[in-house]
Amino acid sequence: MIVVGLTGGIGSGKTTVAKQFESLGVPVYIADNEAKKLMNTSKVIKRKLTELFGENAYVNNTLNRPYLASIIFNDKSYLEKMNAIVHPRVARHFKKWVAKQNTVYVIKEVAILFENGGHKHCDFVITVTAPLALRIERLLKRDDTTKEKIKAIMNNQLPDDEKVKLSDFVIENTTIPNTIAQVEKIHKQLLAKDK
Ligand SMILES: CC(C)(COP(=O)(O)OP(=O)(O)OC[C@H]1O[C@@H](n2cnc3c(N)ncnc32)[C@H](O)[C@@H]1O)[C@@H](O)C(=O)NCCC(=O)NCCS
Ligand SMILES: Nc1ncnc2c1ncn2[C@@H]1O[C@H](COP(=O)(O)OP(=O)(O)OP(=O)(O)O)[C@@H](O)[C@H]1O
Repeated sequence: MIVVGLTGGIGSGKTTVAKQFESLGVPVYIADNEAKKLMNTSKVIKRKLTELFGENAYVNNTLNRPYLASIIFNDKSYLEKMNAIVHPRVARHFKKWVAKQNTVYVIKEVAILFENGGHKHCDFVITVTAPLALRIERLLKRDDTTKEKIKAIMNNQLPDDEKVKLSDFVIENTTIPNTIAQVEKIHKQLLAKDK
């Protein structure tokens, strides 16, 4: 099974692109969704996050996202500790998921890939890019957030030009029809790599 990592900075359009691959029949694993599910269900993760962040990590048994975000996006050492708890468990969950798929390739959408060496576990990597100002504009429209919060997150992510250098494919997410055309082209190339 060919594993294709799909990454990009915050607001680049990863999820939008992932849905386009899905509509072509490609199984898509959204690592962030699975990570959040595991953070709310795995007893080990809950215990470890509570040890790390204190009792406020969960409210009514649900992950206290604003609280965690306010810590980890302002202190890299906490971000790294949280990732060390969550990411290996997501990786194990992904392995089991892949084993159940039956297509030429699968897409793994993951916000943090090169930053933690995750690209080494992918056969190919696609990076989604968009101009910074456009990403910020799209995020301000989508989320109840601020430019400052977005920039704090961006500061923890590898810059686009670094990601592009390390990628096999790049999708410039400008207009939707243009993006769909790029997805269809890459899809054909990936199907041709059937091994
Ligand atoms: C820290 C949490 C609770 C903050 O939640 P919140 O709703 O405020 O933010 P949201 O999930 O929308 O994330 C905002 C952006 O931060 C970036 N981001 C998320 N998690 C991480 C991370 N572990 N490391 C670096 N950047 C991250 C992504 O670009 C994302 O789009 C949440 O991001 C989380 O649970 N993260 C852990 C899961 C994870 O590691 N996901 C990323 C890859 S699997
Ligand atoms: N080509 C496009 N044209 C217009 N709007 C777009 C386009 N691509 C994405 N968007 C919008 O921009 C926002 C961000 O896109 P999306 O959620 O796919 O990004 P993401 O990279 O998955 O974000 P995050 O890093 O926060 O998970 C969404 O509201 C989406 O609908």
